Amino acid sequence: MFRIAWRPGTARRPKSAGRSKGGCDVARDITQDEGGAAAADLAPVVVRGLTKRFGSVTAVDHLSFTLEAGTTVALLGGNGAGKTTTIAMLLGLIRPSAGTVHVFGADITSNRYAVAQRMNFQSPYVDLPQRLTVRQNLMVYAGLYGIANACDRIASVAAQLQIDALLERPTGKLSAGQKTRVGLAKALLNAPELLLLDEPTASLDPDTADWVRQTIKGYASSRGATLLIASHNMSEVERLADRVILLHAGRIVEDETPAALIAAYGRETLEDVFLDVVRGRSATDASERGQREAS
Ligand SMILES: Nc1ncnc2c1ncn2[C@@H]1O[C@H](COP(=O)(O)OP(=O)(O)OP(=O)(O)O)[C@@H](O)[C@H]1O
Repeated sequence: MFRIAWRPGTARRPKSAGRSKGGCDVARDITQDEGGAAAADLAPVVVRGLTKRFGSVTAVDHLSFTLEAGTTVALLGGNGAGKTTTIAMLLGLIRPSAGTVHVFGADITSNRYAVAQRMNFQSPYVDLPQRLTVRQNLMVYAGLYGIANACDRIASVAAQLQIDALLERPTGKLSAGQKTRVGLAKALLNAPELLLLDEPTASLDPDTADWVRQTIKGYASSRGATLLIASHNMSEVERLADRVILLHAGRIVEDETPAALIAAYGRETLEDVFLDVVRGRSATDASERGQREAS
């Protein structure tokens, strides 16, 4: 993990946006995305040969995968496997050493601004300005995204993430779990078609984490959004993900549905599969070992 800062890029106001009225903009339905029609039949994310080297460390090593529209994919791996580096390259925050990332058909390295408003992300490693209140932070991001009806939209995501009571508090004074929910509110502000989540339930108590998972799932299905979720929580992944990409030392070692992985490794849970992978056992080794243990 490492700290990253992100700006969506253009604060360009769409032609369809309304005028300012008493500090709040007139409503515009931001789910009616403009500019997406031509790229509608393209997969939201196409990654080919993606590699990132930091000096002698190869953090990400020739990754190739595609995220199909409307799917939720989990990016798993042990500490230092390359998850955050991969997400940062998908967002166009760091330049790949080699390979390409196309998001809605745009090369993210050279043309991020073309698609920045159709995507968003949340990460516990990205701090919002600490002295601004939650509302001020959300207003800043609403401006960066060119959201016309900022006040209404903030009210809507605040209700969705149950952070209404936090809106006037300085962001730096919130608890870790409260910051996680505020970060998620920021991530949903522009109703993104592509949402990248780095440990979305980090620091949350089990009850709140469960509720946040439901919120994420509900958002994905109602918006038809494509999600990539990096997580260490295997039950979360089993619950949310249609597909799992498992990284080990920067490389993809598995790319399958959770059920297929559990079957291939002869295990009962994804957590057991995860342990096999980080301990360097192949599906065959793990399955044979499982059979020996059972007999
Ligand atoms: N800016 C950097 N400079 C040097 N090395 C880096 C940098 N960022 C990441 N790395 C290294 O790249 C590798 C992958 O790191 P990354 O943060 O992507 O892993 P991760 O899978 O997100 O890990 P975790 O689960 O611990 O968050 C690690 O070996 C890390 O030390």
